[in-house]
Amino acid sequence: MISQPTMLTLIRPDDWHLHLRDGRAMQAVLPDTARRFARAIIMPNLKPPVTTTEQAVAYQARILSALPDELSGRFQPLMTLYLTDSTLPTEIVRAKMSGVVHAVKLYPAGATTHSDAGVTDITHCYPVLEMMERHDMPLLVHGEVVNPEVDIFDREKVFIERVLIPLTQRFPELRIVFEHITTRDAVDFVQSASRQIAATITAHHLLLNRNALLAGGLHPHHYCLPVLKRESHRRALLDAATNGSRKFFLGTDSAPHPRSDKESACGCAGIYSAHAAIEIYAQIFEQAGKLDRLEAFASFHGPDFYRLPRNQDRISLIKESWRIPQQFEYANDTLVPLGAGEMLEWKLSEGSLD
Ligand SMILES: NC(=O)N[C@@H](CC(=O)O)C(=O)O
Ligand SMILES: [Zn+2]
Ligand SMILES: [Zn+2]
Repeated sequence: MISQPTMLTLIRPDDWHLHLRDGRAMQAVLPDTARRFARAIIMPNLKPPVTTTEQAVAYQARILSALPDELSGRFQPLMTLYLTDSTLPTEIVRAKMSGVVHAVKLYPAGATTHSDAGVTDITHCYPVLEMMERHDMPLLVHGEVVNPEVDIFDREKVFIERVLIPLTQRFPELRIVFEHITTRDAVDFVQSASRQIAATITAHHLLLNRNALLAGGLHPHHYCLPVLKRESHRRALLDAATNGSRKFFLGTDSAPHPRSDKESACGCAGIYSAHAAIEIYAQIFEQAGKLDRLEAFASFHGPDFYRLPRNQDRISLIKESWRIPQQFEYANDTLVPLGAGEMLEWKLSEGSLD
């Protein structure tokens, strides 16, 4: 009989794609991430977006001052800039020199939550991309085209063909993270691309296929962008995350929205997973028989790509069933987390805080 592990200890992970929002909303969710992760790449899609180094420095200060005392000094927000049609190349130099900004984020205008200030035509950004390539500033992409004639389930695949391949050809030295990938096409593209190209994979895209969104009723809390895909794509993502390739790493895309905005005639996109992110990944890797691959995916591949040191301290998860709460308080509303009301087999050890 093979004994099941009852404790899992790994180098403290980082989250390479996170939405913290701002103000009271941020205060409500920040401890969930800071308890588990040492660092996170903070998405700049605030309203208004974080487009300058000065704004990123100020946002970082707000995040740090929102940390509760017991977590203060334990979490490092890695900031990003929101790319627009009018971003100036000189902003990249400022960003690089700040040491605070670690990447620039491309949102095609209209592709996702708070993307209306995004890029309408990537050719407008060529001078900025050239500067990023020269200064080794990574580009993070929300990889979906927005053309209304393209089916929403095909938007990632079409983005690869129309935007990403031409971009990698024009800027071969530019480091690019293809964020929250959802398709076999994206996995194949990243695998076969140069070592400058990597991807983040969310817990929800590893866990769920589109039935979770559409079968047996409409499930707004499973609605995110890029939208969940069919099972064969989920399997391709799972293979990519667990096969040891250095090109794939953890990025939760935890994206909180108040319940009233999710349960609405026009529900907004985003899934909240920070409350149990590493535990959910652990469960997924264990079910795939690949628990031994979790640490590299969660704690090594990300810093290696970003050229940052790996963390030194560790966290422990214990094998103990617990029920995910149905909801959390969230500013003046409530927040429904991924897996609300369901059991999880891995629990963060409180000792991890020592
Ligand atoms: N993933 C989502 O569905 N939503 C994100 C935006 C994004 O990452 O595309 C959000 O900010 O709510
Ligand atoms: Zn996105
Ligand atoms: Zn996101």
